[in-house]
Amino acid sequence: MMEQLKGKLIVSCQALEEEPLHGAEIMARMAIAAKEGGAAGIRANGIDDIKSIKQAVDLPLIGIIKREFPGSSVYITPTLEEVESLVVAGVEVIALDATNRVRPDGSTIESFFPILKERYPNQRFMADCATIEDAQRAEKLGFDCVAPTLFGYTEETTGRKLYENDFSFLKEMVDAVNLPVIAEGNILTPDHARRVIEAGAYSVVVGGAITRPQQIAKRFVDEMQNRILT
Ligand SMILES: CC(=O)N[C@H](C=O)[C@@H](O)[C@H](O)[C@H](O)COP(=O)(O)O
Repeated sequence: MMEQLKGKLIVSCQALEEEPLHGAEIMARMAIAAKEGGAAGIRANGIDDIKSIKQAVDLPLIGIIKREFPGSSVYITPTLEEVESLVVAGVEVIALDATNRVRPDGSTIESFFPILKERYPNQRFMADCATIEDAQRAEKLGFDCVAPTLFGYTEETTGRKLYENDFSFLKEMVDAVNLPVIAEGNILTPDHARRVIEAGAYSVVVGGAITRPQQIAKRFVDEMQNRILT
């Protein structure tokens, strides 16, 4: 399955409840559009969206469940309950927060992940990381692939963007582990996608730049505003 994704585009089809395109049917259509465009895989959030996307396309799925709990900033597949639902839904890869932050149940990835490996030895897991140490820890723990998904989204990395300094953080990650590194987060253009593959990424996940039109519109508006100001 991982072979199928090598060098390829994975499109993240996600819209949270407060977003204009929220809805399982809409996400399924996004997935069909992504497939028509040549995507080799889909990343999706939540059981409703995942079920609907699975009916619409036959591409491998990276599944997550975003869920917020008071007292923890871990929200991408934070507890066993979300992992169990994703296993039942039958996604090819389950992605989860693999930072060293304390999870809602008080565990850390070091105590949490071995439980998953024992319960679901045949399930593939992707580590959503914010630092190089996260990726190295994930490799030791037995994840199947790592990604800089949370780079820029933790207290420690806030304000950082994957594309800064010619993707230097991603390159560092590629050098630091022997696992496939999936480039994810702020890949905004086809040129970015090509460059991260050239930098050694195994495959590329693109979300908002394809499936969140409000972000795309805003980039146009901001650029036009800059032009007026300068
Ligand atoms: C940080 C976080 O919660 N990331 C989420 C993870 O699934 C999604 O909201 C992103 O859309 C996804 O990672 C793809 O990234 P981008 O949309 O930038 O291409």
